Amino acid sequence: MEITRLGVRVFTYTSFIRRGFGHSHPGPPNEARQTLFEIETRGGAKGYAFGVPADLVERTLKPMLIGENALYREKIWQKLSELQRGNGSTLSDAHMALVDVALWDLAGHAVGLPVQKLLGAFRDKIPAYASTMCGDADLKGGLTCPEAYADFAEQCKEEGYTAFKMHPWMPPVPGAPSVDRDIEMCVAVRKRVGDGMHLMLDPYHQYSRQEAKKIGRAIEELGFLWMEEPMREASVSSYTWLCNELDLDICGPETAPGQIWTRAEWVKAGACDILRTGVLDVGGITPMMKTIHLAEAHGMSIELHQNGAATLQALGAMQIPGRFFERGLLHPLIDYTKRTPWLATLEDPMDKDGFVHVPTGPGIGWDIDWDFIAANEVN
Ligand SMILES: O=C(NO)[C@@H](O)[C@H](O)[C@@H](O)C(=O)[O-]
Ligand SMILES: [Mg+2]
Repeated sequence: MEITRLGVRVFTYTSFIRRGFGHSHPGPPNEARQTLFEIETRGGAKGYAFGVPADLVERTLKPMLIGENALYREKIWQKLSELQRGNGSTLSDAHMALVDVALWDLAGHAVGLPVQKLLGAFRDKIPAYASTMCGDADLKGGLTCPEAYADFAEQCKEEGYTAFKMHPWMPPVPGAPSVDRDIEMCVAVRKRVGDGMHLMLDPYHQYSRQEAKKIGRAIEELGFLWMEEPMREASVSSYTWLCNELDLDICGPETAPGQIWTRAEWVKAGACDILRTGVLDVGGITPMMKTIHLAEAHGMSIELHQNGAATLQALGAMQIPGRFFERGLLHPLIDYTKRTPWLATLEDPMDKDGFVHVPTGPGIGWDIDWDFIAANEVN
């Protein structure tokens, strides 16, 4: 299974999302670009991933990967991990992750099995939670006030979601951040959906210890399941302090650099009650499984960051400690089902009971729309 070719195809699509200050927001239709990364072996086996920058393939990945055995994912992950030292700005955790995802996809296609089965399957469906986009300033029909969040939570409950996670208002929205407004939103949502829906909060990420504690105490009383990233995740001692101050579970780290090693330090420091990991955050499925097993060995829950078929494959290969699939990001004005036009079928359809099913196709399980890619390919 010697890797003989790496390819990347760049194509355009219409996006209805804009990125600002690290968060996704509804935006006017705009032309966006996506890439399809391909790894091919001498025997013709192929694996894919979306989002690898074209120049990275030429500059870094070809010298690294050509000639390697595509089945040696652990060796390749170790090699890329070593290469990151001194190249972090050009070989990000996400870039590493996409190489690993393509290698898992290739392995699955080679044997005609979904990655879940290669990892060792446990379950075929996972409860989803609705993960909202951040709040809006004055967007008509948007998440502009606590009642708007309550309306959206009610809508999601009617769609079958059993859990709802809020990203409230973040700068530069006027008046954000606001501890009191965040709490007002949580009160309004709990009042609207009642006690039958799990609620979680993922607020402004630079609150002080006291601000985070004030919010934590308030949502403890509202029976929230966890709070995520209320302070800078570089301050591990602040998270240890917060975990000791609250009964509410603190879930993290999400964005802190350092992949599996940072997560081991957070567990050791008692800086989280629920560990957090993610395919793009820790460099791929290969290292993500290491964090899942770390949590399991400590009797801890772990929640996987972000949506996507690769995340679903890993969730299908674990019982505890991962409870939910983060379906989103959602917004009242965004049709979530239209966000990946390069896939012929949605990668994470949810059933009426709020479960998302692990894709059963080979590899990651994408149903790639080759005609769409060909019709929108650019040089
Ligand atoms: O916090 C998160 N998920 O829990 C992130 O997904 C953020 O929402 C961020 O990426 C975003 O808003 O796009
Ligand atoms: Mg988060």
